[in-house]
Amino acid sequence: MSSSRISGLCIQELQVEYKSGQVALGQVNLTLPEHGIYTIIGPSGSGKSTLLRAIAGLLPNYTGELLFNGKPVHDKDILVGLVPQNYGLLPWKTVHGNIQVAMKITGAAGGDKAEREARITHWLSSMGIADLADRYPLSLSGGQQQRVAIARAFAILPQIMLLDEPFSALDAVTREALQQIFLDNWLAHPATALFVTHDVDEAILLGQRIIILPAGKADSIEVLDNAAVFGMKHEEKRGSNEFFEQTKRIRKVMQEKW
Ligand SMILES: Nc1ncnc2c1ncn2[C@@H]1O[C@H](COP(=O)(O)OP(=O)(O)OP(=O)(O)O)[C@@H](O)[C@H]1O
Repeated sequence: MSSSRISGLCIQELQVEYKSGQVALGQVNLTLPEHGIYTIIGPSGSGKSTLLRAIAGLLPNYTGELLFNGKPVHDKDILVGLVPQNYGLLPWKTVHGNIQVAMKITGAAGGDKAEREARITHWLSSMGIADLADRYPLSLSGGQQQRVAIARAFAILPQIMLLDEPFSALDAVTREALQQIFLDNWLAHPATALFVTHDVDEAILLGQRIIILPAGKADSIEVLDNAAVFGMKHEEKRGSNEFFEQTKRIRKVMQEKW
């Protein structure tokens, strides 16, 4: 089948070399069906953030093709929600204002002010931060800013969602609570989500497939099917035999390729 007819996100022969001559991504070929969560792990410097930046349209130079349902990913009809590592919130705007700006820029909710306000209220509530609407980002904790960044990404109702280690700064209990909240929200709006994490457990708890980037740019990428764990109740995943087996598989790949 020609790549232009494959549904979902199709990454073909993607290669990124920064101006410094630094090869950030060897050659990436991935076909990711629409409405899935794909977790990405890899050693530091393996190109995880670079992959998200290329899809988000933040890299001027790359070679290869990025298609979503047959159209170039950077087509103006395709909305991409990004949760960057530093949350990317505008410090001079309130929480409400940050989400409002993102919706205006992307044209989400059209020009309908009532619809926009309803959506902002909905996504702030769903992330458990309705009471923070009038606060400024710098007055919030790291965990609260992460929730705002995720609410903002959902509020534009993107087809593609890119999350770069969104829970990295959190303690274990808050992290687990946010993983559950993220999954619930994703079920309400199942975008095609790429979720970078350093945490092997998190990759298994959240991903339908787990993409493992190698340390060497010439080595191949491993993609593990994780449907068995993904289909379980969230609270039952960690204690399951499938979770344990998946951990072993990932450790093996890490020993071979990291
Ligand atoms: N703006 C840049 N200019 C030059 N080289 C860069 C730039 N950004 C990243 N790199 C290099 O590209 C490679 C991949 O970086 P990237 O940030 O994508 O890795 P990563 O897997 O996300 O790492 P980490 O887990 O540490 O966040 C690294 O060798 C990095 O030094």
